[in-house]
Amino acid sequence: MAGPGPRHPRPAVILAAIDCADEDNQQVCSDFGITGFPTMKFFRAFSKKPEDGIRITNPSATVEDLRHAIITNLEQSQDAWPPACPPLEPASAEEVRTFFQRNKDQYLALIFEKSNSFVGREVALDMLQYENIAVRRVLSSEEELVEKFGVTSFPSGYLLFRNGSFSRLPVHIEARSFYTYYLRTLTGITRGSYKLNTTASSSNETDRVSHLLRADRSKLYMADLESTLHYSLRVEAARASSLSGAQLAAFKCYVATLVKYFPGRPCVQTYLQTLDAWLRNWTEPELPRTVLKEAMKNNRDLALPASPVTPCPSVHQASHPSVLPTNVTWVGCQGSERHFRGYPCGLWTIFHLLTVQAAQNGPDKGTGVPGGIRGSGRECPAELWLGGSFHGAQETELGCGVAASALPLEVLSTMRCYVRHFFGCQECAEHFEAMAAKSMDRVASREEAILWLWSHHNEVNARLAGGDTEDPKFPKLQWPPPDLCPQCHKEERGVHAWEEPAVVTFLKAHFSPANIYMDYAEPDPIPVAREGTGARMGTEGPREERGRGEEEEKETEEETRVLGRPGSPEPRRPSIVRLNPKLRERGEDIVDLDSFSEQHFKNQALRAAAGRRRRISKRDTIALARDAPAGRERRRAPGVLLREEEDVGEGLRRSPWLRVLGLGFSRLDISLCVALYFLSSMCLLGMYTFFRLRTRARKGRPGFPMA
Ligand SMILES: Cc1cc2nc3c(=O)[nH]c(=O)nc-3n(C[C@H](O)[C@H](O)[C@H](O)COP(=O)(O)OP(=O)(O)OC[C@H]3O[C@@H](n4cnc5c(N)ncnc54)[C@H](O)[C@@H]3O)c2cc1C
Repeated sequence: MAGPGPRHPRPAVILAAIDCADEDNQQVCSDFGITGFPTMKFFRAFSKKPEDGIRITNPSATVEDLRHAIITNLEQSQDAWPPACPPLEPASAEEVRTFFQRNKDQYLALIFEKSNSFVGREVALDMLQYENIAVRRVLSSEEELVEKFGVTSFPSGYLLFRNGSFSRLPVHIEARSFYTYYLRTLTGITRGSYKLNTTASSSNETDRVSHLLRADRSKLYMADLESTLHYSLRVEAARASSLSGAQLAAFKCYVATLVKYFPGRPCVQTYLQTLDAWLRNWTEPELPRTVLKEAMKNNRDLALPASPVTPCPSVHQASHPSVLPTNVTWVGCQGSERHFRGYPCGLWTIFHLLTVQAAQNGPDKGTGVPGGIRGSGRECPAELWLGGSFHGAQETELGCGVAASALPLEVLSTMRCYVRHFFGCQECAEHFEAMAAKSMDRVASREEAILWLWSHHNEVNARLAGGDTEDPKFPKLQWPPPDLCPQCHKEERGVHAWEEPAVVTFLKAHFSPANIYMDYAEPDPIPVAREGTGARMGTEGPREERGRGEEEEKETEEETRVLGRPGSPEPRRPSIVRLNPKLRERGEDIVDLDSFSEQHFKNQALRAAAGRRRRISKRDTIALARDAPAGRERRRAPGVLLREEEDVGEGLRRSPWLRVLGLGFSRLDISLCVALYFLSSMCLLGMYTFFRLRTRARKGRPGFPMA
């Protein structure tokens, strides 16, 4: 048995929990090599480096397994025995006999047990911080002691006193918690004070979300989608110190699929395209995290950059900055507490959206890609497969490398690879992989892919309903519920059944760009005039195929959405508002016309400098806003302004000859010209008639015959 030594009221093992899903902890989680959770690492006393950590358990371990794994590792410390840790090895008869001579403790508790039992060691650790008592385990094979104390059952506990007497621990059940409870209540047993040195603690920070954003569950929110993309690309996928092999291929595949089917705002599309092009250019077998993170930074310049690391020559010419917002705001995916919903909800939503977009716009539909953004035309997983980046048959078996003919699986395979290689919740990834392995390869069309994901998501909902991870404010349902889609439900012989064609129709409408709302989304980094709004971006498919009329109708719809619909949670505020601070506080949607036109006069001045000559009137100012750089303010102004502006704009647009003739004459100007012209003509005609009549009268007067 170890010598007496000073008593240390500090615990033998200190537990620290780090939330690796929290972006703020990304660096520390990466330093410790955490790629999924839960992960438990054990650091022996005197460990110096993150790499010294020993991974001690698997995700399915119970709390008891964890305790046992910790104790086993503690015992293996050998030379580096932690100073605060009590001896955990079994006591011998000699050690027990001399204990009170060598120690000042009032009590010695002996737990008699079999060699595979952890009870003695657990009680010893439980009592470590209590003064005046020591606990030792004695094995059933220690015959002398077993005989001396008359032990007949294992485990059983005995208490020895300084005067040499002893008694059996009077507990109801021979178990750890009963022993510990009894020993802690003995007279003279006090708990030593120990305070862990901590820096600012967030432990009393409430987990409750301070205010719930208003969201409509029949809508999708761009804030959720962009938050998910930011988190998945920059946090989750960038957790490993480097990407290589199948993991790198899965990442490339994910980005390539997003480029093809994610109906993002122009700046996000540019971001994804830039990243995709950069990744295609990356031919090294390994991609270090630091390099990737650098490449994934936003670039707000309009001129498209190559990555700071490697030039990216084949990037499409873009007129938008390359920006994926970095803030995380959950709207439709917001939970009632911080640990509910959020990212996993966003990830499901993204992949549902991608399966629907692939079915609507995929290459086998011959319609190109959404949002007018054209992808490489190559199928992602197949391309990676053919490019030899995948690890051959192994990845094919796992479903990540699908053959070129397997287009229906394009998005599902991408999702399977993403979840398998990156999704932080390891248990979720295992469940999803099991579902995919069972039936994913039977999906025969892109429409079936939509249904496969929908039905398997419902399978997950059913499994999780009523469990710990369910947000009580957002119970898990078989989705879509009847109030969202009545026609999706039917009864067959008294049993509920899905009306699948109606489900497909519903999913196509729900996961469509037209159903994406901009509420709470970060404003566009650089306001862009006509095409700079997000919600509608992806609706078109090949944009040029649409009629102008349809486009105009859509534009009005989109403007309404960007402005905020009536009853929409938070309409965008106009950026030029009255200076009255009260109104500003309340965020009223009132535009100060003076500042508004002042803003546009500035634009006009710029325009004049650019050589366009135009007479400026207040009405013209409003009309100019259509293509002025301040177009964003225009879009945010309330409907009445927009209508006036649009009417005037329409007038000019529909009468090109007016523009040719007038170069800025207003309708009033033109009308006055016509009226003056008409009046002067009438005047001339009157004068002409007058003189003509007078001449005739003179000629026709009868002469008097001369006699
Ligand atoms: C691939 C994957 C596997 C997961 N596995 C597990 C697991 O094994 N254990 C675990 O505890 N958690 C798992 N999760 C997390 C879990 O499924 C939920 O995402 C999380 O609990 C948040 O739930 P939620 O209420 O926000 O709704 P979610 O289930 O995340 O759904 C998000 C949104 O999608 C819509 N939706 C719901 N059902 C469907 C459907 N069938 N089809 C289309 N749209 C639908 C709804 O609008 C809903 O708000 C997994 C997540 C993912 C992405």
